[in-house]
Amino acid sequence: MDTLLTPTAKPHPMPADWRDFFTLTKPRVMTLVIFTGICGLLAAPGSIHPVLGFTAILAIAMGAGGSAALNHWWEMDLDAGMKRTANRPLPSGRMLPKDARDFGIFLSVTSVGLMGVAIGWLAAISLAVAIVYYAVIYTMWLKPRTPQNIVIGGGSGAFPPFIGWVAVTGEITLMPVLLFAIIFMWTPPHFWALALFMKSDYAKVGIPMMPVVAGEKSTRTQILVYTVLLAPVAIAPWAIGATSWVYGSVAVVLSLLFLAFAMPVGTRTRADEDAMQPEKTLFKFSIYYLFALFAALVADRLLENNGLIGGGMFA
Ligand code: HEM
Ligand SMILES: CC(C)=CCC/C(C)=C/CC/C(C)=C/COP(=O)(O)OP(=O)(O)O
Repeated sequence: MDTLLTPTAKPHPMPADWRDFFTLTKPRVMTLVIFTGICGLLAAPGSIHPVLGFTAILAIAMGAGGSAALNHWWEMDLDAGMKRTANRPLPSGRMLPKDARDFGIFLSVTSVGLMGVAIGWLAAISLAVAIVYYAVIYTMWLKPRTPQNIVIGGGSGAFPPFIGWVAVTGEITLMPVLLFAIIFMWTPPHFWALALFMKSDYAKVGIPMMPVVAGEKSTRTQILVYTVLLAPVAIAPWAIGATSWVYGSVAVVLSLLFLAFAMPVGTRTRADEDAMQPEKTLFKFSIYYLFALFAALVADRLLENNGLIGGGMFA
């Protein structure tokens, strides 16, 4: 806080408090990031001491929060130009940019150190890659340059269940890669649904999001394509015998529902921004979908562990 009083700093009428630092970590988005991380950890074969399990999740949360803070720092000027983001701690002037940057670096570095020392260096390296992927590759490099930003950049958010799994097993096998692939394929329909009804915001600040650059029709078609591609990936853990029919049937039902919600979005050519109910519904559903799918994975594991259902590959 004292930095606000240095002679070079501009006066700030509303100094940052802990709530602003918390906001930097994008807590609402991070609930799902942390949830999928916990699910990766709980669904993995073998066990981890609860204290170590908690530490691994704490490290994932710190890393995700730290990279989100760096995203706030880097995008301060962009955020100032969009209605959705203009009141964030930096564009609103409640926080000094360097405080956000230092907070982001501190959380990121500490998270990797904690993961390495407490859990293992494979999980720590994976976490470091996820942080660099979000803060540098996606935020600084891809996002301002290409409409494929979130297709490639989606890899950053796909890491948490992978890291959770690797924290338990200490090795990279097919299942954590599949969990990564599920979120990777899920990200385009998740984000482009929102980008359609936020198109004018992105256009205003010159971010080349798909609906701005390729147009609505192409974005809608691509939402459908990724939703169709997501289905076999989501069902794959059951198809390869790594889970039982419990996860399998939930995955099939959720995939059909996702398709049902994507269909009205994918098949219309364009709509005014104030008539985007199907897009808003799809965006909301995408979030419930991922919560439910990963919850089913854990439920499946717990049922198998307790001998209530016949085993998958790792039972
Ligand atoms: C490059 C990939 C992604 C992009 C560009 C993206 C973009 C967004 C944006 C712009 C919002 C609106 C947030 C706001 O207004 O503050 C949002 C909401 C959300 N995203 Fe994503 N997202 C991505 C990946 C993910 C991932 C990987 C997850 C979790 C696994 C996730 C979970 C959520 C959740 C839970 C919300 C709702 C937050 C709320 O309730 O306000 N997103 N996303
Ligand atoms: C463990 C670890 C490091 C996880 C990565 C965290 C993560 C969920 C990355 C996904 C990217 C994300 C939340 C993008 C939001 O888009 P944006 O940043 O473009 O959104 P904005 O316009 O709201 O700033």
